[in-house]
Amino acid sequence: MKTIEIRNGEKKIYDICLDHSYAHLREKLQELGVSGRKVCIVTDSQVAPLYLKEIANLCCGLVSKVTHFVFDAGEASKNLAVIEEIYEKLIIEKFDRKDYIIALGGGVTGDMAGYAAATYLRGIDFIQLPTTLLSQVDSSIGGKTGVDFQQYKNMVGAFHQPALVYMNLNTLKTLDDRQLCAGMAEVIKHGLIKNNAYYQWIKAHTHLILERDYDTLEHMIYESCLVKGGVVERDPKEQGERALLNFGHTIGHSVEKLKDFKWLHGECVALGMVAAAAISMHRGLISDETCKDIREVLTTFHLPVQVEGLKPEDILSATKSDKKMDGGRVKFILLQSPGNAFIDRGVSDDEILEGIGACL
Ligand SMILES: NC(=O)c1ccc[n+]([C@@H]2O[C@H](COP(=O)([O-])OP(=O)(O)OC[C@H]3O[C@@H](n4cnc5c(N)ncnc54)[C@H](O)[C@@H]3O)[C@@H](O)[C@H]2O)c1
Ligand SMILES: O=C(O)C(=O)C[C@@H](O)[C@H](O)[C@H](O)COP(=O)(O)O
Ligand SMILES: [Zn+2]
Repeated sequence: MKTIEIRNGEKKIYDICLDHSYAHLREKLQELGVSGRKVCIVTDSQVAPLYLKEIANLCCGLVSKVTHFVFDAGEASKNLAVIEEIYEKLIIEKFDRKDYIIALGGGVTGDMAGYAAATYLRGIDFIQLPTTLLSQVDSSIGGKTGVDFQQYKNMVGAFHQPALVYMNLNTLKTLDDRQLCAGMAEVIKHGLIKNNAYYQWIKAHTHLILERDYDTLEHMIYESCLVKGGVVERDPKEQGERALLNFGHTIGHSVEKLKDFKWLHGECVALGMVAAAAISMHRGLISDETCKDIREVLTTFHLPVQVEGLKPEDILSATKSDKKMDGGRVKFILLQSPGNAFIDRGVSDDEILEGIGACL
């Protein structure tokens, strides 16, 4: 098992554990002090038949009570109505401040279970057991929790750090190719914003990743956890650097809602990265070749670089009603070069339309 510690100065906040099974999970739960407490495993309808029993059995005999809450899989469930149902379950089961929520699943599960944990009784501990590539490399780390509100993406939420992130990489064996590739959008994002050598490594290992060569996937997930973990350790509440993780998300989130959440989050991020790269190119920061290279890498992973059926002005106006507005300006992440991103609050409407134009 490999472990990455997330710290705040001298103090360890939590471990990110990468394992090939759940063999060491029980001892990690014991270390945390879960023994004798209640746990509620929050998971979705697709993950429950695959892994719920294993996690529930593992907790039995250690905790005083294991209960679970299962919701319909998919982004459409990421809302306050489902959060209310989780509160109801916790109240019925008499959960107190020292009891735990376990998020077993992808980013939707982690964001929702984390938000329920952040707000129930003003905050109880939660544990992330991510089972999609996207959640293993990105959403389980850093404590951004929340839900969509009406048509607004992640509009209601809280920063609430997990007590533990523990991933069994073998769970990826049951994940379908479309979901795996959606996770690759965030992986490619990590290379593009922080580490060109890693971006080049991803390009050189495309075939092995797509073939799901286990050692290659393990190395990649570890590298991505280092990038994401490093950023959130330095800037846990997005006061500065953490906003770089939003590369591709400014336009990506707009497309996600305009497409009625029918495109996966990672797919929308891919499109948003194409637009942000195009804006960076028009600024003279990166070359046309680099832009083409980014499109090619995304295409290799079957990610969309073009969208049909949306009007540029609708994407622009959705972008301006997103929470990425900062003092009346859109907060954009641009590329200085591959591996080197920066925050820009001065991107004009014309530039945004030009970026959108690159994906139509
Ligand atoms: N909090 C953050 O920092 C952060 C970061 C990135 C994305 N997100 C959020 O994460 C969400 C996307 O996460 P996601 O892509 O994991 O989606 P998801 O949670 O909907 O999972 C995708 C699908 O895969 C299924 N699934 C999960 N694990 C499986 C497995 N091992 N085998 C078979 N099927 C499995 C799920 O049931 C679901 O149908 C979005 O809501 C996005 O906004 C949050
Ligand atoms: O952890 C972060 O910070 C991120 O921005 C990671 C993103 O991949 C993720 O999609 C996040 O939820 C977007 O944040 P938001 O604040 O724009 O909703
Ligand atoms: Zn994302």
